[in-house]
Amino acid sequence: MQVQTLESWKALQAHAKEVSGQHLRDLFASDPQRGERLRAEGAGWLLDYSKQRVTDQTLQLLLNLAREVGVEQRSAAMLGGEKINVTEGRAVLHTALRAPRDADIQVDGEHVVPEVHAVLDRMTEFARAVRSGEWRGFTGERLRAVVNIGIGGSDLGPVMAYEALEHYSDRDLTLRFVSNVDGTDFAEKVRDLDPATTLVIVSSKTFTTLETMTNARTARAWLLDALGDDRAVARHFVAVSTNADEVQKFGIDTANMFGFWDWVGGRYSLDSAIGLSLMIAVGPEQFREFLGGMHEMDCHFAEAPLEQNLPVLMALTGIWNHNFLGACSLAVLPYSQYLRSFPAYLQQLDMESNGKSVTLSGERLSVDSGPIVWGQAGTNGQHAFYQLIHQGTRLIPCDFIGFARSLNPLGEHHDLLMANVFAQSEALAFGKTPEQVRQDGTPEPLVPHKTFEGNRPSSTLLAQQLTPRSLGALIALYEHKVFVQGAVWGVNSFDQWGVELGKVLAQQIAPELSSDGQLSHDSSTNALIGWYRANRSASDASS
Ligand SMILES: O=P(O)(O)OC[C@H]1O[C@H](O)[C@H](O)[C@@H](O)[C@@H]1O
Repeated sequence: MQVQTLESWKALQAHAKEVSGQHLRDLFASDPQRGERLRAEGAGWLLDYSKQRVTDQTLQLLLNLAREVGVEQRSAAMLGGEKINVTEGRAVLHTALRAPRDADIQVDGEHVVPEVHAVLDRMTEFARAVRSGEWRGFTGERLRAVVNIGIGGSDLGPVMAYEALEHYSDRDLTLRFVSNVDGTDFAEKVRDLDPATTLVIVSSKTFTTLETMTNARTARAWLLDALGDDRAVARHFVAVSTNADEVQKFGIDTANMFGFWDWVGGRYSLDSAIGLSLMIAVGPEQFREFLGGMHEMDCHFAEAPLEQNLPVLMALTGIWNHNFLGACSLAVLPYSQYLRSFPAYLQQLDMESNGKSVTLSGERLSVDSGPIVWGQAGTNGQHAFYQLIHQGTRLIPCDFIGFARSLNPLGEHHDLLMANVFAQSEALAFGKTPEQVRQDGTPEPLVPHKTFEGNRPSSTLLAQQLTPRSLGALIALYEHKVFVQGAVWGVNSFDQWGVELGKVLAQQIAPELSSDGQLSHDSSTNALIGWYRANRSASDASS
């Protein structure tokens, strides 16, 4: 079933034509309460969507669409453990990872919550032992550094959340995240670390990912080189994975493995044992607060009426922007230095989930699906790419994220930071008319250059402070937003076949680089490999 055949979709298309000339200036002028009306709250977050280009009728039609595609039934199916990841025959239950101990969630008749809490309890015990110094390295020294080796979902979440919650972390511990197969990543991240005081967490759902296994082998060699005894591995290496066989083959005792399950997607796994590095950094209590924030947002998503439901409102205003106003990207702009990696984390969450062009039943999708997600922490982005958002030819919807209170209150800094959040969304929405520009005494030839069209949509998300709880709720908010959009487009948001082909080809090409055998690729690929073969061993690195 294609979404564009639905009555509610057709009604939105007709409506989009009717309102195409309307400007946010007029919407605000005709409704003085708009800024107070078009907002919703949930799990400690306030969403202001009044600067989206929607009228009450637009919202009504979007809600009709959500109802017609059965968003509520689809979310009940997900939360209830149905195998909604149909192409892999899996349930999608990241919400079970933050469910309270007494929650009853089953997959194939198995209660999953007790298993979740059993792993959380083991993680807690281990994190406490590392933090207290009870767990020591092979030479008896206390561990001072934790290196998480992983990539994609086994890296982006832990890095982002560690940076976000650095304020709450144990400053005596050094955390490093190695992901890239480029040897530079490992070399630079460990150059000032002592193997005798370093814990390595190998994080990989499959435990077969090329980058992670390559880095893990290099890390083991680095450790053994220094400590000279295979028994050191047991004190310095732990694994986080769903694949016990591969963990054992690698040489990590499964007693030092923290498991999770196939119903946790990689990009939804930060709240599983993949969050072990975060738990060690901030401590088990704060980690549970983080899970508590996620759960609070899950409850809001499951229970709040659609018209007050944050993930639903964000998803639907996004659908309006992408499918009816022609926007193809979304800028996510956290005004918090601690959240500097949040846009990168969201790129995987959103683009790997909804970067799809076939429907659940395998038909070619006939409307646009997931947007290009990008962004940077404010205010820095203002001095780099905001020009294009304000005056470029493309429509770029923005999500602004800010907090009432800073964790580092220093003079005026926080007021200045937040003034910029409010100023940017105001400027984007209302712009500056040629008349206003002339009133400033601008010479006529410069008037078009200094005119801001405005009418550029944005949402603003505000919370009291960046805490483990508010971060958890923010992540769950975006997870559910992505889910709702996927449900509207009718795609499977939980597989990622598109990542496979390049991986398979790389495995074929790797041995060809160091041989001189016949190549059978296309002429471009053959020539590129030929160039590399000719140059890879050149003795003068600068030539
Ligand atoms: O955790 P791993 O099994 O090592 O997978 C790491 C990453 O691999 C691939 O890139 C997948 O597309 C990602 O979804 C996944 O997060």
